[in-house]
Amino acid sequence: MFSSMRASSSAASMARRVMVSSAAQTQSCRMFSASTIQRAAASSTSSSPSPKKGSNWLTVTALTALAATSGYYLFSPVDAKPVANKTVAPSTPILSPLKAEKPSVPSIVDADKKKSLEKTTVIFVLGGPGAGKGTQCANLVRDFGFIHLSAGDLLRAEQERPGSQYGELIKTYIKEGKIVPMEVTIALLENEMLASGQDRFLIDGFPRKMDQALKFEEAVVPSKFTLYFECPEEVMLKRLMKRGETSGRADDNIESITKRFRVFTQTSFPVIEHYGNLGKVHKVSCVDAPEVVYANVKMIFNELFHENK
Ligand SMILES: Nc1ncnc2c1ncn2[C@@H]1O[C@H](COP(=O)(O)OP(=O)(O)O)[C@@H](O)[C@H]1O
Ligand SMILES: O=c1ccn([C@@H]2O[C@H](COP(=O)(O)OP(=O)(O)O)[C@@H](O)[C@H]2O)c(=O)[nH]1
Repeated sequence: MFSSMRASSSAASMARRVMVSSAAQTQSCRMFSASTIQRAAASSTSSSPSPKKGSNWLTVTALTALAATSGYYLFSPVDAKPVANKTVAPSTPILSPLKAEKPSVPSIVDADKKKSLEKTTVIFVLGGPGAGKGTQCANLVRDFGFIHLSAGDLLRAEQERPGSQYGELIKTYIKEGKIVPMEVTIALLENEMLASGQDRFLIDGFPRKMDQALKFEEAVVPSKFTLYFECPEEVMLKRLMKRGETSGRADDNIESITKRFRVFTQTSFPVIEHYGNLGKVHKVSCVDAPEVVYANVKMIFNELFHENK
């Protein structure tokens, strides 16, 4: 069941989110490893026959599955052979690195990666578009020393990165309010976690879909709990329209917002329900002023982390 906290008054002044997460600025590199792709295939083809480990078929299936979800082919078009409106995978498909020009994240094997994230605390910060997730994360960074990783910020940074193979794909998905294929988002998040060398993360705006939640917890690290910011649509709409006056975001307009609300209700809310059923959700109402909301958030964190800030 959700646990909720009651409002208490606080006069703490509230800083608007001005901080761009270190994550979004960091230039790091990662290739999708064959195992990542195989895991992706395994998860996206659950009704298919069980894959044989290490088979080339699996890699090709993974690429095809990813391409089918995204509408894009992620392997080099030079290597691909278009046949009657389909693309046949090359025998050795190559995924484009997310950040080709500056490989600052060492390529390490999955076991080492898992080990290095073993003691990591991950808190998912979820809520509808414009609920105030980023605003409250900035407070938690200041008071509790978390690293704030906004999945949306990371995707927008990747979209802008010159030479990104995923730029156009991300742009289309964001404008349409759709959820970018999880392999891209998980790779970006994992890169930033490893590159930061830190062990406390607020993952804001992710997971937005059940398969993302399961995959992240299996492949990266289980979450400690979910902080859920509850907010009625009409309040979020007002905030987003206001934010749209200055944000420059391609999705802060009424058409995209309407689509994002639908995706949140139909696809993302079930993730919150899932964690709620596991007793892993702290729900906070986001309707009041930012400092009132934060007073409630802070109570939760003080209790859980035994720190009185
Ligand atoms: N409690 C609040 N009351 C009024 N406005 C808020 C509140 N929290 C955030 N905002 C404003 O609403 C907009 C959306 O907040 P933001 O933190 O960007 O939301 P999200 O990260 O959930 O999309 C921003 O312009 C922000 O300044
Ligand atoms: O894990 C994620 C997070 C974000 N997005 C995309 O990025 C957009 C903006 O997300 P963000 O969290 O930045 O903004 P919010 O909608 O919460 O204000 C979403 O609508 C999605 O299109 C995504 O595909 N996967």
